[in-house]
Amino acid sequence: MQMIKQQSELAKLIRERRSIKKGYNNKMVKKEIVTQLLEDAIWAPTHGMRQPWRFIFVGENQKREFAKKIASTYPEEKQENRESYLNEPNAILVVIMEKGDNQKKQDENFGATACLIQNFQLLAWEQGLGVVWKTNPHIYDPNVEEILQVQENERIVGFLHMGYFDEQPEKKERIPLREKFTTFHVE
Ligand SMILES: Cc1cc2nc3c(=O)[nH]c(=O)nc-3n(C[C@H](O)[C@H](O)[C@H](O)COP(=O)(O)O)c2cc1C
Repeated sequence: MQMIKQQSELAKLIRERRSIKKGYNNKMVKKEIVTQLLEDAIWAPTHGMRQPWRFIFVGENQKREFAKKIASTYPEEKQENRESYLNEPNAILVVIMEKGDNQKKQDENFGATACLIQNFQLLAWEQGLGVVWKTNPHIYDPNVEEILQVQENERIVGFLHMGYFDEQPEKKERIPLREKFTTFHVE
């Protein structure tokens, strides 16, 4: 049987990447770094070469205004909390996808965009940039779609909160593969 001899750099990167949800430091997440990472991330698989994604970058200088606008779509008693939450990361990347006009295309487009996001997360981790894929209720809110000029045939797949960090979170163990893996047997 052919076995993988040693853990590759890629396998190590996949295992060691963590979602960075808090503890961002003040180092600026530059647009140029994000676009450089995306130049590689867009080599994700994409059915029909549809490449259904597009991005809106919210940098340190736009963040406060952005947070205020998105928070304003929440009921008044939640707005302050949501505004400060959206100000925690140093930058945010809004990932938008084309929906596709049937279920198959919708699934493929979401799948391709998810592959792209994982590429991005891994590449960012390699550079010491923390990312977390956020799917808070606001990404489904028509008012947020309007603010961000998301078109009828598009949806927001996530807000990627980004920032540099000093401490890594603990890893969360995965369910052992043997509990998830079977071999098909013909009776
Ligand atoms: C589709 C998707 C949506 C997610 N949404 C959120 C979210 O809204 N809030 C959050 O804190 N983490 C979110 N995460 C990150 C997960 O919580 C995280 O990946 C998980 O806890 C495992 O941690 P790790 O990424 O550090 O291995 C999301 C991850 C995925 C794949």
